[in-house]
Amino acid sequence: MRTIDWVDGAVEIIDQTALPGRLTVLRLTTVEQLVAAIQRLAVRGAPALGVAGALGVAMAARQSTDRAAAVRLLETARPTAVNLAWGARRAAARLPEGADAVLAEALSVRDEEIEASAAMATRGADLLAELCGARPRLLTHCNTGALATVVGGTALGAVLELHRRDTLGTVVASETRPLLQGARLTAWELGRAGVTYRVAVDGAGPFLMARGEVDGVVLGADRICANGDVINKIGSYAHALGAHRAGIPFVVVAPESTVDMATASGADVEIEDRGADEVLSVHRSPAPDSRPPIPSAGPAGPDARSAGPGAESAGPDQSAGWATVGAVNPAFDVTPHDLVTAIVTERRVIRLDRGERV
Ligand SMILES: CSC[C@@H](O)[C@@H](O)C(=O)COP(=O)(O)O
Repeated sequence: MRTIDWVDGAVEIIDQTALPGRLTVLRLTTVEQLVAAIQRLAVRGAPALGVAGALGVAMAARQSTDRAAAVRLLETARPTAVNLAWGARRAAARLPEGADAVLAEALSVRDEEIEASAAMATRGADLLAELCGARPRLLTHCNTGALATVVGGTALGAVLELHRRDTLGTVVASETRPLLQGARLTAWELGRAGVTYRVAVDGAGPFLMARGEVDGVVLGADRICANGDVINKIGSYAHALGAHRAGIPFVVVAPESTVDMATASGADVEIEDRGADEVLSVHRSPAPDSRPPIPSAGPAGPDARSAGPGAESAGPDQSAGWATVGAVNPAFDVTPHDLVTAIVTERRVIRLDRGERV
């Protein structure tokens, strides 16, 4: 099953807000529907966003709509993962040739993404085996599996390849507050693959490393800058600091489409801020099939207020005063290049620890 695909003239996605409770496919027939799905993270993860951007332009090319406006909407739906604008622009470059050419380009983006995932799994697994020893105990953050790509995955693809080789130790899936991509999505993927894993709160990662329970950190990227700085899900930087202190490898697996040579360093990247609500609540997972996905940002399931006035008894009718509670919610952070051991793409391994350049 593909996370995102072109099916009979529309874009179909697995609705990631409904997981792990329900596996639901959404059929999106307009650019506006696709943009809304991107913004509420029904489809997410940098490579999948690249495919979404390209397929969205293919959809616009076939409809009587303002195509330039549609491309702009798609490019800017989320600001941080470079793949989204990259995919939209790549398909948009074929607009003068007509809708069939645009669709062909978008399908190439999808197919190249599938091939890239397979190549990254092999290269990534080889490198992890070399750097982290036999049967490595790995920590990963956010979700970088099939759900973040089309099939396969980036960092999690490499972890799953080690599992297929029967050379994987164990996996710690870092929870990934506030939207729980690790606890909800990575755990779901690892469980389906039969991998032994443990979920840990984000703050536990560096301590588990210090305690000698992790042989290496492997995660993905939303953008890799020209100087090697890595932009990824908030919490990645803390894991990089922990890995550095513990003296274990910090490996980034991402496709070439995530490498952004036009951006000099992490300081130049717009970091998406997703607002206070996601931070000021704690998500409770729904029972399987218990309720339909909610249309707002973030995972489906009842949220409980966790801070501020009335939190101890909060419910929908207890919300007075919440407007005064502050929160800051950067969705991504910057791991400086000197904390990165290596970057693995479908074409190369860049050993930043040995002074190699992106
Ligand atoms: C292979 S996906 C790499 C990154 O896109 C992933 O780690 C991540 O940060 C995703 O963030 P998200 O906000 O869920 O789209």
